[in-house]
This record gives sequence, structure tokens and C-alpha cells, in this order.
Amino acid sequence: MSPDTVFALASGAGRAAVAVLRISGPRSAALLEALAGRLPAPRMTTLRRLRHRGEALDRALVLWFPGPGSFTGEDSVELHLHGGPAVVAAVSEALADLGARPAEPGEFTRRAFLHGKLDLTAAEGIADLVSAETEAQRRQALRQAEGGLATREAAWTGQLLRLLARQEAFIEFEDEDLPHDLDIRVTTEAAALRRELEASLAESAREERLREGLSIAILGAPNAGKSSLLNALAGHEAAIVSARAGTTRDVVEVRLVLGGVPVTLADTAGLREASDEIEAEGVHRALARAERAALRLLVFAADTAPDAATLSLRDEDALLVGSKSDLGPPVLAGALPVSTTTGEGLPLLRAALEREAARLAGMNEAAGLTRPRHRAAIGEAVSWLAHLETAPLPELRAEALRAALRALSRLTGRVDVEAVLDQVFGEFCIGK
Ligand SMILES: Nc1nc2c(ncn2[C@@H]2O[C@H](COP(=O)(O)OP(=O)(O)OP(=O)(O)O)[C@@H](O)[C@H]2O)c(=O)[nH]1
Repeated sequence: MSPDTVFALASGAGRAAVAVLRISGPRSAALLEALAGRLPAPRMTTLRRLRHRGEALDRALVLWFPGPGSFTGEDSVELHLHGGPAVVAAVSEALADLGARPAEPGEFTRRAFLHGKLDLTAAEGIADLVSAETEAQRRQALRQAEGGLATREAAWTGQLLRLLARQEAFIEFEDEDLPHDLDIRVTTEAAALRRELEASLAESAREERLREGLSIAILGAPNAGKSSLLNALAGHEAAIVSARAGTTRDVVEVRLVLGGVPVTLADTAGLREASDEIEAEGVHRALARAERAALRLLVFAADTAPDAATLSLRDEDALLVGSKSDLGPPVLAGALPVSTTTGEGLPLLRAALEREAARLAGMNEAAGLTRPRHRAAIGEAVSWLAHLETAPLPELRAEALRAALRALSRLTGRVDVEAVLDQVFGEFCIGK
């Protein structure tokens, strides 16, 4: 059964100068002919009047992409319509009337994957490009869409296949004149590859934070000036500031961009023995947020002694802020003096935050793992390679290598281990 022919608005919804309707599937050419007359030359922009059942619908630029040289790999059409909702609706109705159906979310990219036009990591990169909000996210997404991660995966897969071919040769031609240390070399090289994969896992937290946004929590005693700090960094009055201790009860969030990294900055309830159950819940939420945040801003006011609850949150992912510096020097050595009243220290704090954002969520040198799905696949390959190192028999080691290959192939969703292995092993043939 041939697949449906689908259509969807590729540009944003609502009124616009131009709306792009995309059509993909075996009936694309027939639909275009029905609406616009004879087919234009492939990939050439042509101005046509679109008609359906005797009714003129629009004058539009039409493009005809014969498969497989299209985004989806199928016959495809693009209609660049006038962007009014009524025009889009009329042309969509005509397409449905002619037997096409509206596409599901992501269906064009899914079809491109099924036709081998891109692998899963590239498809994810395209999804990330569409939702990228900052410059660093755009660069990260583009690198993945252009095959950065797939290239690394291919290199790792290539290494594993060579190891497997050698391990198989060792099993199959055991009695023959093979280098006697072939078997040991497989284990040593597998261990080196395992360490490389582990390094990519260690780096993955930064890439994931960049893709998802970095979480920063502001913590401190009641009245330390946390809400004032959030408002100063956000540039607007997001949180209520008052002289009454215990004003902030829930977590208040603002979105910022720091050094190209999208950040969620959260103001939290002051840490102290709560006087009622609402405040107790607020403190509970503050501590939960502190736990989840990649970076903690610990705020100590110049007019109060450092409190134990906030002090206990000090670690390498905490930045100490000495607030209300207009009232005196910070009470804690190493705290950055800041006053939201005079503005002192705010540029320095912002610079420190940008540095931390780059450290915690910057792009890596090599294309990295940006999703839990990637981490899971690599993590599984790592545990199979660790397994190999202790496996007592060559057959078990070969099996561990196959399992590692299968785990890796889930990254791109494209590699057929057996097929590639036939090819590699065929080349390896030792005169037999
Ligand atoms: N002198 C001075 N006062 C400040 C400064 N920042 C905040 N304050 C005052 O300190 C009091 C508490 O400020 P908030 O920002 O509400 O403090 P908070 O830590 O969010 O307080 P809770 O919500 O109770 O936990 C208010 O009266 C502010 O005006 C500052 O830089 N200098």
C-alpha cells in the first residue's frame, strides 16, 4: 500500500505576508497539477493561479520537488501562498478534497528518516533548531542537525566493528597463524574506547543543560534580599519585595539569557524554622529547588550574621553573594558585595553568572550528547564494554561487542550491525 499524501502549514500560524504549505507523498504531482495546471520544472519557483472546482483560490509561487531529491525523500510540493488564514484554509480544504490528509506533528521529518535522508540525531537537531531561543542553543542544534553527533557515532561504531571482526577471527581461526596477542589487544582497545565513551558521558550534563536551559536558585535567610536580587537581575519587578521577613513563600521564576545560555532564575522562600505550614512548605520547596539547580546563589546580608541553613549549601556549584553592601562589607569572606539599592556589584555579579553559565552549560569541543536518550545508549555501550573486560571466553567478548554495537546504533537508529559486519568481516577474510 502506498503511503498517504500529507500536507501541512510549514510557516507559523496566524496572519503573515507569506504562508508556506508543504505537500509530500506519491500524489504530490497529481495534486499540484489539479490545483495549478501542468507541472513546473523541478525545483524552479513558478508563479501560478491555484484553482479548485472552478474557484480561484490564490496566486502563489509553486515549487515541485520530485523524490528522492526532496527533504522527505518523497515527491513533494511547496506552495507559497498569501498568508491570510482564509487563503490557507481554502487551499487546505481543496487538498483534503483531492484526497490528501493533514500531516501529524513531525511527520515530514519522520518520513525523511524512513527514507534514509537523515538519522535520528539529525532529526532531533532539526527539532532543536526550530525551538532554539538563544545563540548558543542555535549553534548546538545546527551542529547536531548537520551530523556532528552522527559522525562521532560512526567513528565509535567503526572501532567496535574492527574489534569485533578481530575477535571473531580469533574464534574462527584459532588454530591458524594469528598473532597470539590478538585477543588481548581487543580487550585493551575496547577498554580505551570505553574510557572515551565515558568521557562523552561526563560532558553530556553541560550539553543537556544548554539544550534545556540552566536552572539557578537564589537561596538565603529571610530578608537577605533575595527577591530584590532576582528583580535586579531580571530588570523588572517579578517578585514581591518587602521588609517583612518571610514574604516569598513559593518559588518565583524568571527566564534570562546569560552568555547565550537560557537560564531559569528562581527566587525561593527564606530558609529558617517556619512559623506556619505554608512557610514550611515554602522552605521545603526552596530546598528541593536548591537540590535540582545547577548553580546556587547563596545570599548573606551585610547587616546579619551568616545563617547555618544557607551556609550548609556551600559547595563548588555555589556563588556567595554579600547583599546590602551599602550597609557594610560582606559578613562572609569570598562573598561578592552587591547592593540592589546602589547598584554596586551588579555588573560583576552578572559577569560571574555568565562565566558560571558557560562553565556549566557551554558547548563542548566535540558534538556532544544532548538528550537522556543519547546518554542511555552510550551508557549501555559502556556497560557492555566493561562486561567484555571481565568476560572469560572469546565468544562472550564477541557477544559483548555485538551488544555494545546495538546500543550505539540506537543513537542514529540507522546502522544494521549485521549488514555492516558482513562487509567488514568480508574484507578481513584470511584467505578462506
Ligand atoms: N539597604 C539595602 N536594603 C535592601 C537591599 N536589598 C534588599 N533590601 C531590603 O531588604 C528587605 C528584604 O528584601 P527582599 O528582597 O524582600 O528579601 P528576601 O530575601 O526576598 O526576603 P524573604 O522573601 O522574606 O525571604 C527589603 O526591605 C528590601 O528593601 C540592599 O541592597 N540594600
